[in-house]
Amino acid sequence: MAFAPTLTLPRFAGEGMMVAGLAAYALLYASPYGLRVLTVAGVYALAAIGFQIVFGLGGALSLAHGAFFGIGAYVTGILGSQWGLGFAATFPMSLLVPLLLALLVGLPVLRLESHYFALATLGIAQVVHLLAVNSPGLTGGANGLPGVPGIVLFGWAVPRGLPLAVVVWGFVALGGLLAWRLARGRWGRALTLVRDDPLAAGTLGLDVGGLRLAAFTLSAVYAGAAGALAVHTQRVVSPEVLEFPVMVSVLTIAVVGGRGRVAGAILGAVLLLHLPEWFRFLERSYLIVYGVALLATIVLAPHGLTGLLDRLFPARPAPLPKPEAPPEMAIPNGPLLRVEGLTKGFGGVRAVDGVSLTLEAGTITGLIGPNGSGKTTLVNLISGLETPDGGRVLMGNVDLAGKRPDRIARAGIARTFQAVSLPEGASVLAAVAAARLERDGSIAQAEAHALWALERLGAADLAAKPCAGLPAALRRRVELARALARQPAVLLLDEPAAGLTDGEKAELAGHLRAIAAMGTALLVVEHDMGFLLPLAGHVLCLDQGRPLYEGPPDGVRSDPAVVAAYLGEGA
Ligand SMILES: Nc1ncnc2c1ncn2[C@@H]1O[C@H](COP(=O)(O)OP(=O)(O)OP(=O)(O)O)[C@@H](O)[C@H]1O
Repeated sequence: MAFAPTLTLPRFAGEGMMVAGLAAYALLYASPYGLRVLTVAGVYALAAIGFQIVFGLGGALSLAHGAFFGIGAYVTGILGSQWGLGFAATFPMSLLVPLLLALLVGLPVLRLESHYFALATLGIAQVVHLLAVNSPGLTGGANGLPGVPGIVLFGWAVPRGLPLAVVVWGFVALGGLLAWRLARGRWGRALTLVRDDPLAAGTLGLDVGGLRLAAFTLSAVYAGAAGALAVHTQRVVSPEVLEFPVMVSVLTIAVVGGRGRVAGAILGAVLLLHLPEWFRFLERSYLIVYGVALLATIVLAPHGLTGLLDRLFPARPAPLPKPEAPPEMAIPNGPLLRVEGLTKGFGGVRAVDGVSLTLEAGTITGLIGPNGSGKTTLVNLISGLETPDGGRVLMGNVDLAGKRPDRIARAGIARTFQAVSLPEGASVLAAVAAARLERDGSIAQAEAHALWALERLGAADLAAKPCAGLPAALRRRVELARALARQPAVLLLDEPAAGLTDGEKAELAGHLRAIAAMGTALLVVEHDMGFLLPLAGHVLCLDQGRPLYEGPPDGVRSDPAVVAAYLGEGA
């Protein structure tokens, strides 16, 4: 469904209206019961803001979020009602315990693929729930613990009603601001790339595992804080805080409000907590209406309510930065990369079988061979996406074989992919700037450098366009700009000319020669000999993972082994 933009608003106009509306309702209109619902909505908003970090930005469906909420609640409950500790001690502990647990379980579970990760985190939630129910001495078992003290701030015992609502929403504002700043900064951008394309993120120098763990841990801290505030609101803690409905509510709030958006978490929480109240007059059928309202929101606004509002009232586009050349990497002369006896097997298949290769500064090496001969695997081994069984990948005296992709990228190796993958929701400028997130001090600087790379490839006019919907040739150009923005010493290109017209290929060849002239060593995987042979100074042909020919491009077409295995007679 296409929406015609009706009005562009100044930045933060929507957020400002939301805050003003909430404040006016709380101060002027809400009954004591209404204030209680609003307070609980604040608790859920805080939990959902944390969930936006791990799920919305990081793309990891952590079903342990409800467990971290419950743990935060129990820590406050136990320390408050059993040990008699006050808010100043219990609140930090309610943040710290989920943080430590997230660090502990995050390391193993974050390695899992998406649905296994969700299942593993669900398992964590189940275990925590069982422990709470079955440890009556500590947790009060199924009955829970009554007598949790209220919040005391700087000696002021916060009474229920408006003061408690203000304090809880104060925490929401603090947590929301912090999350918003993180989401809009380099860290948030990096995290969204990890969500959208973890493979590319690693090859752009981003520590995928570290970013995921940080997001998981930070989200647990938010959940713990929300759990603590929930218990202070109710003054009792029971296993209900660890049950699945808490998790379902947080997930629904994030999805309905708008995935990854702080404003979405707040809007979603306020709506979701108030909808049942508004529909209560329907008595027994209110749950049906509530369900239908939720379903309608999800179907009609797949990017949530904040996404819908963005489309109806788009923000004014930010002006483009001035292009700026990134600081040049000092690329030495001579051999930049030496591959020695690299080997990789998949089951019985020897995909790469003792391949050696040297890439010299300022040269273009062609890598050819029949389908399945091991070209992409060789590029994957060099760039760290596969771990070699044997052999070395030397840059200077440093052996990069088996190192993580981000470590290899930081050593000066960049690559493109056979199947181009760009973050569809991002602009071209943001997609290219992702290459600089790990190096530059700010997003503005990363974007200035990204614009330089786009300009060098004659694609600066694409900067403001969304990646989604770009034609194949332009997508390849954008991906090349992203690799170029890293100012790599070694650039590995996997079939860069696939799908291009003759004119586009000639243009690409010109760009690749210009990149090599800067001192970069290029390795180009290609099937199109008409494109590659005039471009490359040196060619390696693989067959069944083994080198079949290595030498000047002139000798390729006349080499009987290459003709027999790959090019065929009359090539
Ligand atoms: N992850 C994997 N698991 C199992 N087998 C794999 C994997 N990756 C590659 N292979 C196998 O390794 C061999 C080499 O594949 P590779 O993709 O490197 O060839 P290629 O020369 O790049 O082919 P193409 O020209 O079609 O891109 C093939 O037999 C392939 O099936």
